[in-house]
Amino acid sequence: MASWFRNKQMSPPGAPPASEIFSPPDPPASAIPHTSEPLLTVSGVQRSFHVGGHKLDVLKGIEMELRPRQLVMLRGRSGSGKTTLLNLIGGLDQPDEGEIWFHGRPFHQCGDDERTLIRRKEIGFIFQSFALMPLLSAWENVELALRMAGTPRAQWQARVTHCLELVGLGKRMHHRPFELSGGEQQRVAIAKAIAHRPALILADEPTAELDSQMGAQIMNVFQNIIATEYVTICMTTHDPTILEVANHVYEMVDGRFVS
Ligand SMILES: Nc1ncnc2c1ncn2[C@@H]1O[C@H](COP(=O)(O)OP(=O)(O)OP(=O)(O)O)[C@@H](O)[C@H]1O
Repeated sequence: MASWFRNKQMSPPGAPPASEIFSPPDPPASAIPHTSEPLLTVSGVQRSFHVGGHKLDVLKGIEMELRPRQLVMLRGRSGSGKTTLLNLIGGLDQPDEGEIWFHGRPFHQCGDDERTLIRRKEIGFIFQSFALMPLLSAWENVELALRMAGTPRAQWQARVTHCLELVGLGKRMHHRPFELSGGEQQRVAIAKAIAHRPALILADEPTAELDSQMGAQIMNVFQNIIATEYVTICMTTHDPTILEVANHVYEMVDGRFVS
């Protein structure tokens, strides 16, 4: 995983002080109305790594936009820079150059604490390998996400049940991961990612471990949660068969978008 970031000293006009930048949204992020304003804007982003005394330029001037309730896919060959970009969008890493604005706030300027806060409150992550706690049931895995996000305990029961029903696991809530198929485990991971009502879901190759039928089912679940939970989903993929359900596909070649 990419390293943590340096705190830059850029101050765009009208930017609020850092202490105000990432206070929890009110109303909740999922209640943000469907507008044409971008949820996230990436502008002139560059990222390099130093490996064995050499500088490896991975992202070479990325421009992109995520709008509310969109399903956006990043496509490209292995090593083209998709995961590096996803890490920047999710605040796990910081660009060397360029800006990333999330909800109109300068993500690229925030310190560790602010970015941790925004990730906990407003972003959900889904990984290729599901990343579930093996000894916990589906229900307990989703509950853990709410606990970590600081959601009041009184809301857990209803929200966990709702999220698991939404992904089609109403009858398997008390199964543990090893008692579920790969597609079902990925549904638990989706329920976990949406539980705290994030505005943005980032998914790195969410269908890579699944056969094509299960992959298609996961894309149906994504479309369903965009419609009902008002989230934006940005995902990476190698799979050409699922591209048609995207609102927009960014094709990455050698650290640049070609479409
Ligand atoms: N922290 C790091 N340090 C050094 N090199 C890195 C680091 N992170 C990524 N890279 C390099 O950057 C390049 C792009 O990697 P990245 O994981 O973003 O590609 P990708 O398009 O997601 O590939 P894949 O589809 O295989 O996951 C690769 O050459 C990788 O080795």
